[in-house]
Amino acid sequence: MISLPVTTTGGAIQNKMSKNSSAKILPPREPGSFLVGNYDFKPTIPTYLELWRKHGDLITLVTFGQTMIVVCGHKTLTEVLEQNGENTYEHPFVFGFREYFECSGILGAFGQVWKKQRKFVIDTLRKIDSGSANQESHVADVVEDFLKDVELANGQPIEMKKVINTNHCNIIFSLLFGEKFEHGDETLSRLAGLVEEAGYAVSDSGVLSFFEWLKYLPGDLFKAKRLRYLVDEIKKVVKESADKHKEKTHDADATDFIYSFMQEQERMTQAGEDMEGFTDRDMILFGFGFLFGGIPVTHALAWSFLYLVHHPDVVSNMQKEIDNIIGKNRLPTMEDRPSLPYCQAVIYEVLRMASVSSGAPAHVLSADIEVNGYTLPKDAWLIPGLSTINWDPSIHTEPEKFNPGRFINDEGQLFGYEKVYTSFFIGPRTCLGQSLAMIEMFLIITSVVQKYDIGNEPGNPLVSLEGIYKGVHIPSPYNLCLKNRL
Ligand code: HEM
Repeated sequence: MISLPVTTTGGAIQNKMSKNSSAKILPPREPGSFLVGNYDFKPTIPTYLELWRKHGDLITLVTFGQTMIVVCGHKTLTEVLEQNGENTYEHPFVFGFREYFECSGILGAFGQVWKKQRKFVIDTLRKIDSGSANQESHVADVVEDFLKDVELANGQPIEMKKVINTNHCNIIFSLLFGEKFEHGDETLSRLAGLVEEAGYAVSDSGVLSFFEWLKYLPGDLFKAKRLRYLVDEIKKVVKESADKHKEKTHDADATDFIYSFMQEQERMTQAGEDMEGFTDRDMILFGFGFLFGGIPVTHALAWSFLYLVHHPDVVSNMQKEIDNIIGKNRLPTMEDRPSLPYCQAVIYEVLRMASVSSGAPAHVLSADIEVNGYTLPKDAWLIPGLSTINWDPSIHTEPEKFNPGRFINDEGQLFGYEKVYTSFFIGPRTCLGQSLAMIEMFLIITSVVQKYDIGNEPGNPLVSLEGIYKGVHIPSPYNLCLKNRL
């Protein structure tokens, strides 16, 4: 989930109702203004909760003629996105996906191209995880760089988002190309900055998905030109690396994504298959889609450290658990994960509270579907209210309280966390980076907490936990002082 070109703020595509539309009952309608309908709808956690309380699981919004159905609650979201997945997996075919994602790179792909690319990613991830250079090993290499960054700051204020973004970008790069950038590489920090800014610019340019002509206005109020520049620069870095990668002699057992992509191209050519979705152009868009798709985990990590500095008691519980199970002489690994239930509970609690994917992109209905006695009509957009699951008081008592203990039972075991995974979406379009995100969060957070006490920057008040919405839900920037405790 991601801040994609379809934000949930409005639309210009006509809702084509089929012939017997008079018989259809739409879900309750949230009143909007005469001219723009519900254009002022913002996909924030409080907005979803308010609409949900007022109208129930399904709510109709209409903006500039486009019907949009907000879907809330675990049961109804599952019914719409999973049980009816074949009719609800597509994104609307709007400007941003065509212009910047060029209808490829999984995230921005449609129809058969998406199906083929998604299958390729799933198969490749399986291949990567069955070898020694598995996802964990890519993350673990970069965790060392992360710790180096913290060490270099020597207890002085450190800009957390920058460290997180740069190292995350290196993990993605490493999975794509089989090797990471050296610590401190300038291309890497530039690339991380471009990706971060592109994420924000996509959110700012959401309105272009409905009124494409706005891009011709003088100036750059809707960030179309800036986004064009950022996207082109990111693709340039990916292309340069892919070109170098093609020249390289690969080990027989190499499993990185770009090499696997090249192997798939070769297989398709030999089999005389249609190369749609697997051309050299798609290879670049694929790298771009991965860099872009991974953005939510940078925000989830930024939320994690912000929650930790707000809750020193939680940090000290985590340190006790880590000291007991791992000690101080080696870094945590994924094998330690089952023995660290409290640390895991903290990660689930951050994912739940922060609900990063609160503004997950709209989907579009490819056929009428019947849900809860209503008809959700073909061509209507679906606005997935994923955060309503995380904030549902019938699932999580006192959802507004940060309480990792809610996921630990009387025997000290982890429980009741499963529904938090819906933050990674539900149904056929579920996040392809879910396992990577969980590895990244676990290894980075536990390695930092094992070694450092987490303090606020002296002289500054703690940054609020309210956050801001830029397509995804993100914390405001903040600095921390991390003091070595070993
Ligand atoms: C906390 C971290 C993350 C969250 C909450 C998250 C959430 C999501 C959500 C909600 C979607 C569905 C978007 C849609 O409807 O189109 C999605 C898709 C996707 N995510 Fe993630 N994501 C996370 C991390 C990552 C990471 C680390 C990657 C690594 C590359 C990644 C790659 C992708 C890709 C490629 C898709 C597109 C899947 C498709 O279109 O079939 N995500 N993610």
